[in-house]
Amino acid sequence: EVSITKFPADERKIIAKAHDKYKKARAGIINTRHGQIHTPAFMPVGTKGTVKAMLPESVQTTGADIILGNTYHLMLQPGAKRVFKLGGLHKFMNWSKPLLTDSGGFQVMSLSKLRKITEEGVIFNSHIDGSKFMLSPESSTEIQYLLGSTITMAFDECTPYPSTYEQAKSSMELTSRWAKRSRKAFYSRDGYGQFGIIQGSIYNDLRLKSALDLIELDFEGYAIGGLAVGEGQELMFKVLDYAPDLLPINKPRYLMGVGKPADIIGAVQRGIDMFDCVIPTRSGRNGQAFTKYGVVNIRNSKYKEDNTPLEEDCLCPACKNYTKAYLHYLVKVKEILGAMLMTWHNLMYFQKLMLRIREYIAQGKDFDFIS
Ligand SMILES: CNc1nc2cc(C(N)=O)ccc2[nH]1
Ligand SMILES: [Zn+2]
Repeated sequence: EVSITKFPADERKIIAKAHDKYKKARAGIINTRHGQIHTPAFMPVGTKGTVKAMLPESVQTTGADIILGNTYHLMLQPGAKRVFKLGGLHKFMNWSKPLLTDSGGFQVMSLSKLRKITEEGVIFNSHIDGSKFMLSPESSTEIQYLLGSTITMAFDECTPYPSTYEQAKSSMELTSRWAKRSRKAFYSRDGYGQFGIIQGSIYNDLRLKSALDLIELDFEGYAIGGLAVGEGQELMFKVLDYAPDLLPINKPRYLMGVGKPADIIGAVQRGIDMFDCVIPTRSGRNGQAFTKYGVVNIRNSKYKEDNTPLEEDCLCPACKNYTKAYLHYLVKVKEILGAMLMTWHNLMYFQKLMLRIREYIAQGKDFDFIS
């Protein structure tokens, strides 16, 4: 049973005391076969069975309870059947905590070549060697089973932005039909779960219809898809002002692909529990460090003789043992250690942000200023 257990009633009263802008924010625990997930939670992205430039034990020290794996990449290489034969993704990558795998739908549309969307599923050629594959609700669900993921995502179509009402309507209806087939193909086991993904773009009646269709399938959790696809923060928040409320209050709500600290804070205030984003890892490798002083572009020449840490009170190895001058140098000369240290710091920063948000919610305190 993947369930979200709320704080005891009396603590919930504290949350109720928080300023009404925060009354939708909630902190809880998702119980799974591979351990607990403290929410609101940030999931580092481990696309090809690794959080890039990090050892799994290092990811664990940052405080992450769960990481994300990408079905599209893993099905192409090394292949789901091979990972299954080798004991599953947990064993393969030496990560024993919860794993969420996406359905592959989003990435097949953004990465593969020559794709054809049919009622059956998506036929595409691998971006690696051009070989032909099909992703469908059934094959995506089976692949995620073979990977051994703790939380399986339903196979959906991420409606592009902008879309007309008609385009969004037919895309959402396809996602609903695919959700039904994904749910039927899911092999449910104690402590494992499958999340449905609602679509409907920026149209509230379509979002409502999508939610109703998926609630009927009684998923263990629900994701809000079709956002962070170029609509901008204002429009995303406009959808989030109502969409989370369409979903069951006692089940996890996951906002896919989000986001920067300010996006996460705004989404938590609107009732979101789970996040995934490549920003801390990808931008870290690219020389951007998130700090309480704002984003530091470490490649900037002003750091070349800066003998101070990124953040004096951060406990990550980059801040404890090194200076901005050294990080500046490593990133400039493209040393692998530069990617490692910048990634480690950013993941620590994002997990600290989530920890502070969880604490503020539990104490019924406003948490607007954190970023
Ligand atoms: C980075 N933005 C983003 N939006 C997403 C939407 C989906 C979706 N399935 O609608 C999946 C991954 C996503 N990543
Ligand atoms: Zn640090």
